[in-house]
Amino acid sequence: MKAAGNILLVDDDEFVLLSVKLLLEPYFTSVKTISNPERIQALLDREQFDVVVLDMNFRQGDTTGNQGRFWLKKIKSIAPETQVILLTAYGDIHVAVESMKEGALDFIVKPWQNEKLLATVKTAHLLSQEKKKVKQLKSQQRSLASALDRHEPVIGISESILAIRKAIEKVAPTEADVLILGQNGTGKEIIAREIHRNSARANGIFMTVDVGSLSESLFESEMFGHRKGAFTDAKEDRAGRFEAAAGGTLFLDEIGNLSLSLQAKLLTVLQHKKVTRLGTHESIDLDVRIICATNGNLQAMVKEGKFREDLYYRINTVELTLPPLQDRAEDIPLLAEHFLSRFSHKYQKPYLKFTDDVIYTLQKYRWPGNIRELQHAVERAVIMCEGQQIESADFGTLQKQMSSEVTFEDFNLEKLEAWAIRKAIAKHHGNISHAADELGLSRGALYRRIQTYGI
Ligand SMILES: Nc1ncnc2c1ncn2[C@@H]1O[C@H](COP(=O)(O)OP(=O)(O)OP(=O)(O)O)[C@@H](O)[C@H]1O
Repeated sequence: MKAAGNILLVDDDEFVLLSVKLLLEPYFTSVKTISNPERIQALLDREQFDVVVLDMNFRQGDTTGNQGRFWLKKIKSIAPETQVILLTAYGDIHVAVESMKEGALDFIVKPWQNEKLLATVKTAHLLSQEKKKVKQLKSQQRSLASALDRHEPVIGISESILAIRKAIEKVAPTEADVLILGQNGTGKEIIAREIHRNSARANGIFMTVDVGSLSESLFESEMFGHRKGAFTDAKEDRAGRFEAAAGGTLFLDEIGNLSLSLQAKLLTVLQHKKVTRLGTHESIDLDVRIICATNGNLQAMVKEGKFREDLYYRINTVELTLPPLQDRAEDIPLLAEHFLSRFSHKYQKPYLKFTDDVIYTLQKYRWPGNIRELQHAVERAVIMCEGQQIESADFGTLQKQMSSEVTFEDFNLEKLEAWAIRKAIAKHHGNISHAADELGLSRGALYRRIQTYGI
């Protein structure tokens, strides 16, 4: 069967053209010939060739090979993926060898042996197909990366967010590894994405791995990849995350949950900038930017011997800390409006607005789940709300907590007591005896207070 391939033969000798054409035609779907190299440009502009077999000397008596080199450069500049094989006279071999440095794949000495010429063209054709496939995969990867990249703006006007934005501007264009610290839901991932988007790797993939949730046994195969048969379940060769994110950014979330032995493995990879798939000995160069995040206190963990100091210093070239939402209450109105606009659109209630007191109530609440909790609260309110406006009551049970929430400026003793009772009951999962013990009260005294405060 003929291979789908477009081959071009360029030689001023019609006899050469005819014999090579007859040799190749049974194997390739298209073999074209031209005797005048001046037509190369027009042809390459019109169609793609997998392989060009190019004579080195066109003018009678010219044996310098310079013409061949000239046309080789031309072809490579118009169509870099096209493979060029040079047809050369015996005396030009040194010129042909030089030409390979300029991009020719191989050369064939005239008079040629048919099998050798055929084998060389077949190899060149395969190579060209592979290059085309790689090019196609790369462009697929680029479009996948942009399709997967949910561009969410970083909302906020608080000083801390402005400072983070400034830091992103400085750090994004560099290759520096970044460590992002902050409680759950403070926006660590959104900040990591923003760094990626503003970096030279923006066209590459942004890949998140929750390393904290990977078991010891899974970590290596997931991160480093494996060869078929490396372990029982390895049914086929597989690239690890480090390889899959090549050209892009790898976001390692929950790095503080990594066991000490996995920390050591990660450190080795980061230090040597190489990974080796399980079951192989070949190491692959790392081409990813690493951004790590954790809600833990890594410095304290280092002191306690729970996190390797060398790894800590390896990943924190630049350290960004996201404050809890309650410390940037001035961002709450903007964030709430942002989520309202998103969810009112999603649930087809575009007319929805907050009543004035809602924002005030939202700003008073403590938001232990930070921005993620605020986002869910607004989504729930949009779903539950029946009128044209979202009121505090639409926040359901949350509203009760919001209005009784203690802020740092709030030293009202009754509120503090009610708050402590709620906390103690929650801590002991509703067990009143244990909560009473913790509070230093009798069960009866606790029940009376529960009634008084309507808990
Ligand atoms: N500044 C911000 N502007 C707009 N949306 C934000 C902002 N920060 C966070 N969010 C949104 O809040 C949610 C939680 O953010 P994100 O997942 O980045 O937090 P995280 O700190 O990585 O959380 P976790 O530690 O639980 O993984 C996301 O839906 C994100 O889009």
